[in-house]
Amino acid sequence: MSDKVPVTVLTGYLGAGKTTLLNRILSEPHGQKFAVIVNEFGEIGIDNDLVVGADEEVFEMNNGCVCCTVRGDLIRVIDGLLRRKGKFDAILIETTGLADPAPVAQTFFVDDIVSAKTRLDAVVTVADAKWLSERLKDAPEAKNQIAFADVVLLNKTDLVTLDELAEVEARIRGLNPYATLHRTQRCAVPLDRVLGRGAFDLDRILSLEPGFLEAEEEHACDHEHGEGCGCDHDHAHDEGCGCKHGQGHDHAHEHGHDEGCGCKHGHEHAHDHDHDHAHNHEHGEDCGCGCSERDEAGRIIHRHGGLKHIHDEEIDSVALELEAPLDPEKFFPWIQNLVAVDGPSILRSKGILSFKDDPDRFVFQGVHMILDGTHQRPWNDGERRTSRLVFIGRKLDRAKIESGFSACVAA
Ligand SMILES: Nc1nc2c(ncn2[C@@H]2O[C@H](COP(=O)(O)OP(=O)(O)OP(=O)(O)O)[C@@H](O)[C@H]2O)c(=O)[nH]1
Repeated sequence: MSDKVPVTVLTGYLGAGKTTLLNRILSEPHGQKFAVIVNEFGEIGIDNDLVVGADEEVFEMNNGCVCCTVRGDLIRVIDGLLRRKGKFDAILIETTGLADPAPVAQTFFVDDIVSAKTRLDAVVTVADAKWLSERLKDAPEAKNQIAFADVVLLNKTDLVTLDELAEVEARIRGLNPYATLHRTQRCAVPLDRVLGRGAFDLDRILSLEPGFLEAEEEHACDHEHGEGCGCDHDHAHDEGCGCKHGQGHDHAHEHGHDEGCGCKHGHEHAHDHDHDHAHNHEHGEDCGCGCSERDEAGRIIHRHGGLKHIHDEEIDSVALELEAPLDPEKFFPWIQNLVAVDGPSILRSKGILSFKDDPDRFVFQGVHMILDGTHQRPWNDGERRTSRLVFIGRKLDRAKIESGFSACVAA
């Protein structure tokens, strides 16, 4: 056991403070070397650029949700890391705010190579004291993240009253009485409360998810893809999968499967051997995986490989990039107005911005209508100076956001 590499999964809903915690872990003088895997929702990676740490290697996985479409990628990244064992002491995985931690955790038990060399130390869930109660009403992922936690950081205590804090803590306790809970601001917590916990409790998880240890069956790839997938792996494709979405095969595909499935539903249509879906559904339709059971809100309950799993299929993202420098006098009033008006549907916004005549990269962050921003560091010589902005939410008006952002270009 002891020579297995410990893995800590950092989860929590959009904007709760996962990157803040990751940066805190990386910045403290712990004497350890971490390999960091960051998975985010949205077409362009922002989080990767927000992770501090000179020495750490950060592996970015932006092609889908780590709990679903990119789990095969996760296995591949970890496998690659393990081959270079000795260069790091532990692995940290930051999941997207929309990930269900169960399939991520399951990877450390059911994948042979990964389970032989790593051990899941703890699932650490960051909870946003201000917004969690709301999200528990409408976001199935938020609930699972709490239920699955070994450690909960009830973060952003500065944004709520003591009564509100007590209420949200009671909700967390209602969902998970077992996790250790710490109230935090900016995720300030002694590191030994989140690392080296040996806290992941398989028995408890099996009582929550009886199918947790069930590996998925060999798939027969019975979708209608005519051509071969081109990989030389001996999975049970009687005809090759031909899909562009290699993330679901649980094999080290070398072929050019580098884009996610393109849909932003994150639903569970690609669990390893379970990718017998057509992947060509329109947004809003079900994923064609054959799962038809629905919860009380009408969402599809996916059951693959023993795990039950629900995703909020209405969540979408808009990613924008502009080459021309921005005018701060235009950008800030625009964004403030946008989140004031559309804040309830914009769950999360973040970006790295290039302002005219400003030598620094500006990092912009929003959670609903709460905005934050800092000068991060000077733009490096030769670095591409563009402004990237991502919005994640429900029923986003892409055209309106796009034209508003374009109008922020400096004269
Ligand atoms: N007021 C307040 N803001 C916080 C606290 N912790 C984090 N934030 C801010 O909340 C915003 C989101 O923090 P992140 O750490 O990026 O959240 P995240 O969970 O990584 O976000 P996603 O990866 O997009 O889901 C940032 O603007 C942070 O500075 C806190 O304790 N109090």
